[in-house]
Amino acid sequence: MTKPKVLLLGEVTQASEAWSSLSTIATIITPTSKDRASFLSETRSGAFDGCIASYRTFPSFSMTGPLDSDLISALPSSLTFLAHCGAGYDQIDVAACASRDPPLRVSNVPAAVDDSTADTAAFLILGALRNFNTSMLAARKGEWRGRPEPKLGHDPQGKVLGILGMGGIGRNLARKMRAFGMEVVYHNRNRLPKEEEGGADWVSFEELLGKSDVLSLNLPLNKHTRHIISTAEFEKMKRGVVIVNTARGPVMDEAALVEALKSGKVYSAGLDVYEEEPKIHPGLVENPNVVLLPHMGTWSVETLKKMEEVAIANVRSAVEKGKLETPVPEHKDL
Ligand SMILES: O=CC(=O)O
Repeated sequence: MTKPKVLLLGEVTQASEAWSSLSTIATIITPTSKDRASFLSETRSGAFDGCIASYRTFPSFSMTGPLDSDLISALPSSLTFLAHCGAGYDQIDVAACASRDPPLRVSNVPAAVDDSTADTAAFLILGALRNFNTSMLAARKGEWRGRPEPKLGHDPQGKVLGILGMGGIGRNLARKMRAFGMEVVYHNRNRLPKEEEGGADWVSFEELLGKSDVLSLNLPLNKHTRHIISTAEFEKMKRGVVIVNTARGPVMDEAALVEALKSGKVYSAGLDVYEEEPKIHPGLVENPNVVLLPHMGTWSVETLKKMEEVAIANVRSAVEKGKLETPVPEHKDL
């Protein structure tokens, strides 16, 4: 009997056991393309015909570009399941996937990323609050703390951490930062049930902006959240606020952040994500008060392995049962 075909977009590097076991029930098809134009020709030439499910990674974007309606309509109609190996799925137009005939059902990896992304946010909060960036760079250049010495940093104890987006990552971060003595407030469109708040107080969006000493962005990117933080929002914040973003670059207007840093409204920032990755706004690169990471939120052996296992389990379930295990919320009833 011929095995069902699965299209691999990207690489599986950690979950080798789960992947080899999937290979026993499915034939894995790997594209030869390196860019979007050749990927579109490859799929239009019929190279992926018969594939029923696809496993994709965040970095496979460099080969396919966005999974928008052009690309979705070029994929073979046999392909009806897409398992994304990541929590955020803003690279995929899930509405276009749902309205295709037949629909392309999409899954993501929700909880597996919570610890490592929250750890990354915690690192950036401490680094930005304590203003460690200048002296870390100076030490490597043999300049001790740097000349002139950096401004004294601030302790987290007794400061208000405002979390915008209290999903799994936000709740995990709240728990960790309370151990550093921070008081936590959050804003979410819907207030969480008391038992899930973990002692954090729900506040309105305006109150969150006005109350936070540190504001952490932990919300997904979609058309409602693009540039949710821009000039008008910075104006409502306390002078000297610290901004941390481990969600997606475009939830914040980067040019507005650069201005707010220059004016001193924002004391420092800790960033893992950028509006035009892999480019980083020059105004952020040259500002010594900004701690920069190049999208390392889930960059750990343990987390990547867990993420890959969940995405592989979705492909397996698609092949064996004709359904995904962790569909994205928009596709729950598809
Ligand atoms: O950025 C990482 C993810 O969305 O999983």
